[in-house]
Amino acid sequence: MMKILVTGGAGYIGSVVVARLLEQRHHVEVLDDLSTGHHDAVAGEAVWHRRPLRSAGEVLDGSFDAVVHLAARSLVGESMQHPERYWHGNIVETLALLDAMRHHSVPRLVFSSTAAVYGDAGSDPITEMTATQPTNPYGASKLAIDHMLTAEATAHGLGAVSLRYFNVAGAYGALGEHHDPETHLIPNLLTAAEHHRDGRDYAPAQIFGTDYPTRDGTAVRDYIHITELADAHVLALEHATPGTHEILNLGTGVGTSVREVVDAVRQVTGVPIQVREADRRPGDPPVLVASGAQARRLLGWVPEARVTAMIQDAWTARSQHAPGPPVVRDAPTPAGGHLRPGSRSPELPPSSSS
Ligand SMILES: NC(=O)c1ccc[n+]([C@@H]2O[C@H](COP(=O)([O-])OP(=O)(O)OC[C@H]3O[C@@H](n4cnc5c(N)ncnc54)[C@H](O)[C@@H]3O)[C@@H](O)[C@H]2O)c1
Ligand SMILES: O=c1ccn([C@@H]2O[C@H](COP(=O)(O)OP(=O)(O)O[C@H]3O[C@H](CO)[C@H](O)[C@H](O)[C@H]3O)[C@@H](O)[C@H]2O)c(=O)[nH]1
Repeated sequence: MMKILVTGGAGYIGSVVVARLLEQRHHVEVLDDLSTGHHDAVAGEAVWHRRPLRSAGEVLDGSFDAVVHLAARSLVGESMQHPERYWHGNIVETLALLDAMRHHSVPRLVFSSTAAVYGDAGSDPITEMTATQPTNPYGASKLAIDHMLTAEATAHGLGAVSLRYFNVAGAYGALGEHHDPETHLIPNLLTAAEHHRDGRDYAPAQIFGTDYPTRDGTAVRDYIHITELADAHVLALEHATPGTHEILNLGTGVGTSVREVVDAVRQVTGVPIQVREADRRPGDPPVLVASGAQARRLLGWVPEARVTAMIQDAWTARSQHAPGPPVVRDAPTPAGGHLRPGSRSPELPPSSSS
């Protein structure tokens, strides 16, 4: 049993990582400022800290065995328009986390890196040796953190694993993807399907770019199921070794184009959603498909789910309820006081928001 702090544990991926770690009987604490996450997505057994990442030093102490660090800004488009948000929100805040971990001698870190560090890498499967040439500030900020972790491991003995996820999709039970605004392809298509099914007016879903050098002109991504992705974190925690920084791509090796995703959503939902062809979205590479050989070799991690299963699970999750509220600790009240464990923060979003 490990004592683990999960930053960003109220987010889409973090909430599933928390659920899987709790199932493995680990002690889990969540640090999240709820900037994009949902309080109700955090399982009730987790200890809750509503805080910004830069205050991690007030949560960590010498009793923690590890940190799983998912908290970040992560929108390619936003990063093109407001790069400074990514230098501050990702790089500066992570530096504060690393300072706190070093101060309290927390020995292990598993970090959410991204395929976006590779940029336009061509059509071959991307290995960890592929050149990193991010095409947007989001990817650049994550690459900077990967470099920080390498130095931290070498200089100070941290055991770090960077997991470079490709495109995460699907749901774990009722834990699905809910962002506002939502920019990701699959949830946008499912929202269009819901509106079409319910006979509501809706703006057609958009296909960003139909002139890419791909088999049907639309961008190709490697979609991985969120449950399998979460399980890779559990394995990575066990693998983290003091003084080393491992970097692992997490993908299936199967590329799916935007048009193929649209077809799969129509097939799974049975709804003939309308789509509109639009210009490319700035910062988007044409193709991102992983080689998963290194993750298979080091972690024994072999993803099996295909994109239709991810869409089916995400579609099913939309009709289910989120779990109940967790224990609340040190959530500031509007008056600047603190709530007792077990009480509910007045700042929390309504339960329907997750
Ligand atoms: N979704 C994907 O396909 C994908 C792919 C590759 C990498 N990633 C990475 O995985 C991680 C999680 O992504 P997600 O899709 O779950 O995003 P998300 O926005 O749903 O979750 C991020 C969580 O972090 C919290 N957060 C953000 N900044 C914070 C800060 N400064 N202090 C405290 N909390 C903060 C948010 O409130 C949210 O709960 C991110 O680091 C992202 O870059 C995601
Ligand atoms: O409504 C939409 C939304 C997206 N797309 C397209 O669909 C593809 C996938 O886009 P997403 O927004 O779903 O995902 P991204 O590839 O932009 O990014 C995701 O995966 C990356 C890694 O590949 C990053 O890590 C990032 O955090 C995560 O958001 C892109 O070509 C995008 O242009 C559309 O055509 N229409």
